[in-house]
Amino acid sequence: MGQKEAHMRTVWWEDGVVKMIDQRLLPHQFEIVAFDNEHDVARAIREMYIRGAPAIGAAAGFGMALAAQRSQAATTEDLLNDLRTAYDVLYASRPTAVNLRWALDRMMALATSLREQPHQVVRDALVAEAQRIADEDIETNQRMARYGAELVPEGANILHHCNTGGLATVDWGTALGVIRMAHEQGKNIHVWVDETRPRLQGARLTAWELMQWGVPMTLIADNAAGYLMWSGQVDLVTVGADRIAANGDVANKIGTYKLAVVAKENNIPFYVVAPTSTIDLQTPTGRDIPIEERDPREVTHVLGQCNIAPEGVNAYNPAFDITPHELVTAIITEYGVVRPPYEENLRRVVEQAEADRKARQASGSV
Ligand SMILES: CSC[C@@H](O)[C@@H](O)C(=O)COP(=O)(O)O
Repeated sequence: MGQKEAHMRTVWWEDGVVKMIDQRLLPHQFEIVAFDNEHDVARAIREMYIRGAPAIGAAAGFGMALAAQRSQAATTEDLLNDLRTAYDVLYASRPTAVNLRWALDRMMALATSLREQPHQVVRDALVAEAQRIADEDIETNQRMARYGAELVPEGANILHHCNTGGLATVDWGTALGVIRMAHEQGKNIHVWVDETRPRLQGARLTAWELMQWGVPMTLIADNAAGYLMWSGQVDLVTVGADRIAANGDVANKIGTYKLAVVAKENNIPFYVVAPTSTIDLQTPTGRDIPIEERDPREVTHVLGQCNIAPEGVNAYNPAFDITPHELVTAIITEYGVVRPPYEENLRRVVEQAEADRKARQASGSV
């Protein structure tokens, strides 16, 4: 079985195609797939070859770059029309992770700002922008990790849900990135890894990554988490996010809400680690976040293979839930640790991120 080399990315651009690790096959098979058009990238996101909010965003950026590269348009106006179509195709791939829309908007805004330029200039600029989104993701994760690691006490037992590692991002990770940083800083930590039914991102991906990084860990059934918190075996909970509403409500992998309730009941800090690209100021509360509903077969069949339920059973499979902001101790971003009142403090970090990006653009470093 292959390994994700130390500096290998989850998704990248190579010789005019997008390459990614096929996460459906991990941990038993390690395969790289390549796509040369935006339709296949949209399918890869929908079918979860690639998953995790920041990784989905980066893949969508590359999907737009592919669309720009493939377009037969002879004018910039026609190219913009092709890009609008590609935007819609990619946008429809998965509904909850807002990093998808964030990356698509960023690509489209750049293309529109260059509408007076020759079409070849726009094509090249989009490839460069997609690459920048990917590069920045790693830097962002490492900044979050440094802030987050300060909140991890020596000897901590950390409960983690889903996969938020290098595989859920371009590299390094969000919540798991904090854990990795704390471990690399020499802290003696241990991670309880939720298996994360039904797609088993914890058992398949998080366990695989932590073992490669040498972080002490123990895999548990999701249902064991409450008992571990009640019996004093958890010092903090860290999770990622797929979308954070303007009021601080958090959409994350199904099961996150239950963890937050039990953490509160047991006075355990509950930290969400997410970049500012996951904060959606256009969505007022968690009730306004679209929750993806996936194939019930993911519940009735383990990894699409072994049927564990009676034939014909009715099943329901929401992929995410909402954790109300009152249950969140803090949100760790690349601009520091955000605490309540979230409405005001989240706006501040998003505005700061936007101002920094514009300053980089103006100074020509973008
Ligand atoms: C950086 S990861 C944050 C979230 O994207 C992660 O916890 C998660 O819910 C991923 O869901 P997935 O359905 O695997 O894409």
